[in-house]
Amino acid sequence: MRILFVAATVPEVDGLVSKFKKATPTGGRYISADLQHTLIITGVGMVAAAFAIGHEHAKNHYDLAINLGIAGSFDRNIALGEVVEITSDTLAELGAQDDSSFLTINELGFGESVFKASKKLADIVDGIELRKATAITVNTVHGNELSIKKIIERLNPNMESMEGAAFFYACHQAKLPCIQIRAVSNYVEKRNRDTWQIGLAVKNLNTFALQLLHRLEV
Ligand SMILES: O=C(O)c1cccc(C(=O)CC[C@H]2O[C@@H](n3cnc4c(=O)[nH]cnc43)[C@H](O)[C@@H]2O)c1
Repeated sequence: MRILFVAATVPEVDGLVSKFKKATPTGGRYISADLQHTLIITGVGMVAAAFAIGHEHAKNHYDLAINLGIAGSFDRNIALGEVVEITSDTLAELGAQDDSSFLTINELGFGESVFKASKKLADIVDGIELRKATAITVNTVHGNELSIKKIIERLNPNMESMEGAAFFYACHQAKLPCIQIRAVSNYVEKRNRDTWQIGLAVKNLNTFALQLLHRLEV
C-alpha cells in the first residue's frame, strides 16, 4: 500500500521525518527508505494544504492519504496530548452572515462544507484504537470567549485545525482514500499560549505515526 502522509509543518511530524529522506534539497517532500511512502509538508492553512495535495496527486498515485497534525480541542473530556481520529470535518467559515445568523454554503446553494474521512483507521491496521472526534477547520484560530460560545452553539465540534477539512476535500476530489489523525496541543479558549502542550501532542502523534508505519511494513 502506497501512503501519502500530509502535515502542515515539519515540527509536527519530526519523528516521522527522521525515518524519511528529503526528495529534493529544497521543498517539503520526503520519501520513505523503501520508496513506498511520501510525506509532504504543505504549510499552514487550507489553501496551502489543498494546493499541495492536488499538486502531489497530479504526479503520483497513492492508495491512502493520512493527515497528521496537532489541533485544539473544544472538548475538555479529551486530554491534552491525546491522539484522535477525525471522522468528520467542517469548513466552518464558508458561508454568509445574515445579520446575526450564519448561512452555510449548502444553504446558499453553492456546495458542501462538511467532509468525512473515507476510510477508518480500523480498516488499515488492527489493534490501534483511537477516540473518534468531529472537527472544524478555520482560517482564524478561535481565541475569544464570545466567538467560541457561538461556534459551539452552531456546530458543537470536538476539535479545531487549520487544514483538516481542506485535506478531506482535496482527497475526495482526487478520489484518494483518506483518514485524519490529530493530537490535542491545546484547548480552544481565550488565547493563552502558556497552557499549550505542543511538545506532548507532537510526541504522542509521532509515536502513533511510527507505530502505524511499522505495522504497515511488517
Ligand atoms: O500561535 C498560535 O496562535 C498558533 C495557532 C495555531 C497553530 C499554531 C501552531 O504552531 C501549529 C500549526 C498547526 O496547529 C494546528 N492547530 C493547533 N492548535 C490549533 C487550534 O487551537 N486551532 C486551530 N488549529 C490549531 C493547525 O492545524 C496548524 O496547522 C500556533
